[in-house]
Amino acid sequence: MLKITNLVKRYGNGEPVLKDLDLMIEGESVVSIIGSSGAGKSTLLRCINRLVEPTSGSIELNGNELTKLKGRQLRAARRKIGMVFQGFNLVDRLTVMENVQSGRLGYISTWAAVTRSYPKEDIRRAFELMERVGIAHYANKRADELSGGERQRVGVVRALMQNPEILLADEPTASLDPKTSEQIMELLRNLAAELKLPVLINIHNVTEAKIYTDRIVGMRYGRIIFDDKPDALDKEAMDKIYSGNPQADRNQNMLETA
Ligand SMILES: Nc1ncnc2c1ncn2[C@@H]1O[C@H](COP(=O)(O)OP(=O)(O)OP(=O)(O)O)[C@@H](O)[C@H]1O
Repeated sequence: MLKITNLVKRYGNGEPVLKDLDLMIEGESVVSIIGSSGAGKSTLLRCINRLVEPTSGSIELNGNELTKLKGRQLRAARRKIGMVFQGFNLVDRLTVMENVQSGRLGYISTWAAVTRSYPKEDIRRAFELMERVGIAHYANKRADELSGGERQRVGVVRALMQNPEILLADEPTASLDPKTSEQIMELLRNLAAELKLPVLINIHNVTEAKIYTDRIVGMRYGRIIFDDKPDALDKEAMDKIYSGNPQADRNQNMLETA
């Protein structure tokens, strides 16, 4: 279970971009976060895996308080958080298998990683997952020889190789064509059910959020103002989430208070 309480994030001396935010995700649900550009969606995701340092508040993953961790404990906790990126974040000149195995970094010795002598169990698991997402036949291909959809499948398998307790996806389909994008969303939904994994997806495509996720969280100005089943996301809720432009409004506020 992911339990976020009173989360605040302020970059420098600016106004907080996350304001006392509470969010709880239980079980294997697939949750999407929607909202205008600048609402704080990426910042929220990045606070969870501590790519961004929260200013205050608490983030607990299965009882483990993440915000207090440092050094080795932080690295161990991060391994339990899989992340899928918009731009895939693969190493182009490495093979699919090498990219996938980089999900095991931190679990295996540096020597095994450098010499690419991966443990048998890791190779077995990699093939199992690559088969599952349809890229096993590309195991020895360079990552840059793959299409966008195939590259994102590599990104998903790499994240799953970490044996994560939660999967975060930061606009995982934004670089993909509509059909491929739907395939990746369907894959994430099915994997969540199969692996009993909660998945939190930051997404701009509201139609996909409605079709492929169990719950939609709508953010505006660093606050959650909608949190319900996709069916409840009607025009009124959409207008509330997307009215105005957070960055433009912030600039206007600054002008007015100057
Ligand atoms: N590293 C940073 N330093 C300073 N301000 C930042 C930084 N990262 C994000 N911000 C600001 O924080 C606010 C929220 O940004 P964030 O990227 O979390 O929003 P978002 O909802 O994910 O937007 P988008 O949909 O465009 O990705 C924005 O005003 C942004 O300019």
